[in-house]
Amino acid sequence: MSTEPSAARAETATDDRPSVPFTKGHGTGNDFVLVADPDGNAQLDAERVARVADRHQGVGADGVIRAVRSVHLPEGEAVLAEHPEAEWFMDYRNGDGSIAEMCGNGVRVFVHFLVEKGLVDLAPGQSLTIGTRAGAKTVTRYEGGYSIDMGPWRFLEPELAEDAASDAMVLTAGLPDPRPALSVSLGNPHTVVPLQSMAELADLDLTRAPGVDPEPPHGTNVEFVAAHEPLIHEGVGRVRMRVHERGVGETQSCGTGACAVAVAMRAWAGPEGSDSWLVEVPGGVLGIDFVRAADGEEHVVLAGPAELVFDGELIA
Ligand SMILES: N[C@@H](CCC[C@H](N)C(=O)O)C(=O)O
Repeated sequence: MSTEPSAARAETATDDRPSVPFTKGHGTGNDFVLVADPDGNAQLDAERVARVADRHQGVGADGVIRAVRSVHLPEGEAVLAEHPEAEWFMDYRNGDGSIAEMCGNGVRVFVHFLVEKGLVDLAPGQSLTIGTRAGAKTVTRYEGGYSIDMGPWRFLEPELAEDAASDAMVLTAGLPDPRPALSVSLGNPHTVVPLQSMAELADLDLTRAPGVDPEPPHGTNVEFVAAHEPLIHEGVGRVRMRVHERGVGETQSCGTGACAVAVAMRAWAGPEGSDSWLVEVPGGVLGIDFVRAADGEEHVVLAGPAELVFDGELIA
């Protein structure tokens, strides 16, 4: 019989994988663990990501971002074929370890990380193109933040959304009745639900994923939005949102979600809608603009801050 105390015999979470330096950062409270992996050697699989992102037994984060040269992964090679300048790729995973196509706050924090770690030179006013699973994105640095050309948006169900009304119902989240919603893709899926008041927004229960019917095939991020009065002030639309993110839960902010909210609110507002929006999230404010791009299509531009808060080393 073993004489070791049972606590000493208990399985620990450590393994023999090499330790990995990391940086913690956030964009309007949407927080990430960032790892520089220029040559594509880091072992950051779904299980390790979920462990690192755990807020009780890990570092804690909404997502984990690996900064890898595009040549080292097939999705990066696909981006390089059309954008040879996209040297760096944002390999993004949600806190549960699942892969997401895109993360708007993540892109800003990722580029800030590349700049601060000396991996790229980017002065205010200059732009950098990076690779993501939703294609190449061009990011411009300004004093106090970064703006991202997110490219064109689209309705997830164009036929259903033709009259810009709704294409789904959202249930639960503490709401007394099912609410109509509109689903929008920014590379990743979003379902936007308009609410009647700021009080209704504040009272939501987002401790569990809201039910969406019909559920988009790969799941969805759900944004609840309430309008300021008046909605448009000096040409700018002003709303407040809360979000339940796919693969995470409620977060303090979601950049692609804020873009989806601007798309839906402008559609619902009709001719009175604006091409400029300020979206308040629990962790700050994001700016969204619709612009006609050189390719002749309408693009969404997301702007906001990015901060790095500490460095550490993953030992498990
Ligand atoms: N917070 C991000 C979005 C992250 C991905 C999302 N959870 C998904 O699964 O699509 C943002 O700022 O856009």
